[in-house]
Amino acid sequence: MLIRRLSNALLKYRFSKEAAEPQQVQRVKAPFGFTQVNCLVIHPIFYPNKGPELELYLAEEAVGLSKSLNWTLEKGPFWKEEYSQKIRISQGRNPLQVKVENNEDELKEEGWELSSKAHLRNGEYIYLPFLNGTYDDGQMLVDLSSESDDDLGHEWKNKIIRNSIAKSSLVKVKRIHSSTFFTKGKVAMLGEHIYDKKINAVFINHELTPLQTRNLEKVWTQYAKGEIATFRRSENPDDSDMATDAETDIEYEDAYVKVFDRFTMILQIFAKRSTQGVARQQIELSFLKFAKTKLVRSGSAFASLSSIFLGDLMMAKEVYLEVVSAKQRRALGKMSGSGESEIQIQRRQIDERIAKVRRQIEEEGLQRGKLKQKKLIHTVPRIALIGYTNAGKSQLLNCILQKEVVESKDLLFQTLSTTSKQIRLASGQKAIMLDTIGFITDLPHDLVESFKCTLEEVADADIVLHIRDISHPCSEQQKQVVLEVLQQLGFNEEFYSKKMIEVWNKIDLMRTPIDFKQIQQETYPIVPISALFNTNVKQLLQIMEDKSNLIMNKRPYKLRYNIDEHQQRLKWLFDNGNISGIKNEIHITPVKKGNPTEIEYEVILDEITYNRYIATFTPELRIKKNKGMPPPNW
Ligand SMILES: Nc1nc2c(ncn2[C@@H]2O[C@H](COP(=O)(O)OP(=O)(O)OP(=O)(O)O)[C@@H](O)[C@H]2O)c(=O)[nH]1
Ligand SMILES: [Mg+2]
Repeated sequence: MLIRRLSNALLKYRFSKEAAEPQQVQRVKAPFGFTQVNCLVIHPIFYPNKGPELELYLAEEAVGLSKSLNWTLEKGPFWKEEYSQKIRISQGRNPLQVKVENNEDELKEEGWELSSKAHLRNGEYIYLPFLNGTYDDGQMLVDLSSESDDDLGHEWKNKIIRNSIAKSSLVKVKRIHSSTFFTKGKVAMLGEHIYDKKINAVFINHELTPLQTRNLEKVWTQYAKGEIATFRRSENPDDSDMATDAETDIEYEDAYVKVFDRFTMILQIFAKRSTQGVARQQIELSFLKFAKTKLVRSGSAFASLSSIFLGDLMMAKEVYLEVVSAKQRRALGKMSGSGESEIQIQRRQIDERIAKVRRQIEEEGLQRGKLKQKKLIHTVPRIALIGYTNAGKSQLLNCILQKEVVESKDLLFQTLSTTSKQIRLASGQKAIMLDTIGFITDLPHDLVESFKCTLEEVADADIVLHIRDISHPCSEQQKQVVLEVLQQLGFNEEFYSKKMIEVWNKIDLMRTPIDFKQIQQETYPIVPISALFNTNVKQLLQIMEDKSNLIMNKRPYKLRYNIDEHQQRLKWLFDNGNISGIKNEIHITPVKKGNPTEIEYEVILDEITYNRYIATFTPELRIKKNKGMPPPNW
């Protein structure tokens, strides 16, 4: 059963790429004449740097950002043969084995390959979904001479590949060149690599000025088209197999290299992945503002702006359609203002759109304000999950709910808008849990705004769970990033010490034991868990409950009533969601024979719920309390 599910999941993964592409968006011819983005990641290292280990992890994170757009990753300029060797060996040692009971022909139709020496056991075949190689007595035999690491980009889960791509992408930068970021020699070296590997997107993990971006795009596009003949190529014009490629599968005239910096990359992820609500509008706003600066500063505005939205590079829904729709508008006869130049039309369109989005955001802000007023008086605790991207927030929510309600994936920025779900704490008390967008190092300033509104809900939460991937080597740095962003958003120390519970997630991956001394030192609770294996999650629910009871002023009440009303009252208490613990059930023996048995319960309630409970079941008690006076609105 498990195997079958696994194989189905793998099948799904394999074919999900085609299915995931939105159909309705008009496609523009993409660079190199195909829609696939072949991305080169470059992580520049400056002097003094942050230390080799941290720099490498930042590079891995950069690789992760490209991966979260489902781009194909290309080896960096400093790729070494030993990396390829390691990858092949690692694949050989850990072959991806899937045993399936499905119909063989069906599987073949779906593109699965039956290995030539498939191991036969109880009529089951072993299929090799991604790897080249054969099985012999259950052992994977890998042909070490073959180039099996071509498709690196899709093997994101393999840590060795991830790490190798990151290592090959580290580029030392002694000083930043004002117009091209890199020095002439580096630009040429990378240009050569771009030509060799047919790269059409370069992500430089740093902020670039619009001028630097434009110049790099220009010069690397020339390299990609083969217009700049490099030393090596002009020396050996015949022995390069690139020449055949040029004639066959690549239209070099169409070659276009797009350069992304950290800002545009994160913006691109946000634009592509966030689909709803204010978060999407905020992102659209950042996007439009950015598009406008491009437009103003660039002389050849239309070309450079449209290049941002090229085909798959920018499936940014309305943003995409609105901005590139100048020609469509003309076609529809909606062109106005004679004498308006292309750039003026673009600018006006962007301005109009900015005004519209701003209005929508304001309106929603007002709505939220009203809702907030309502939320101020609430009896169900609100718990927000925050933390660095990929820390396991969504996984924890799924684990508590015991089903997959939010997607949890090994991708950066998987969750982009706040989701709230109802959960039950340790005693059965209801609570609302909010899953939020992940944090990241050097979040571009403009995007902090988008964050602000998505995280507004955090400010209203009674408890904030800071989920940390404690197994991550840069866990401490990630924590600092979270704290800094919180500070930028206006959350102070008091907020931290009053509402915070720190959750050390992924303890199953820890190589060193947990430092319990550190746990005891802090002023807020620290709870080590594994959301994947459901370790210690129950205890976490208890700690959340204790803290929320304290914050929400809940206290124990003794309720005594006839046993025949038991079901009705208990149901009410559960339905109203605010009961936190029923203790000490005592059956009181009848005083006289024939009397109904009474029952006494200890429940922990907030005052509002207690008053409602009294009003529902014993209204006479309330009248007594008011001493027979009519209510104020009589
Ligand atoms: N080994 C291990 N993996 C975990 C654990 N918790 C989460 N993961 C994995 O970590 C990856 C990221 O988990 P998510 O829940 O998507 O992380 P997130 O914090 O919601 O990430 P964003 O939505 O991108 O901010 C997934 O592949 C999870 O399966 C854990 O306790 N142990
Ligand atoms: Mg998530």
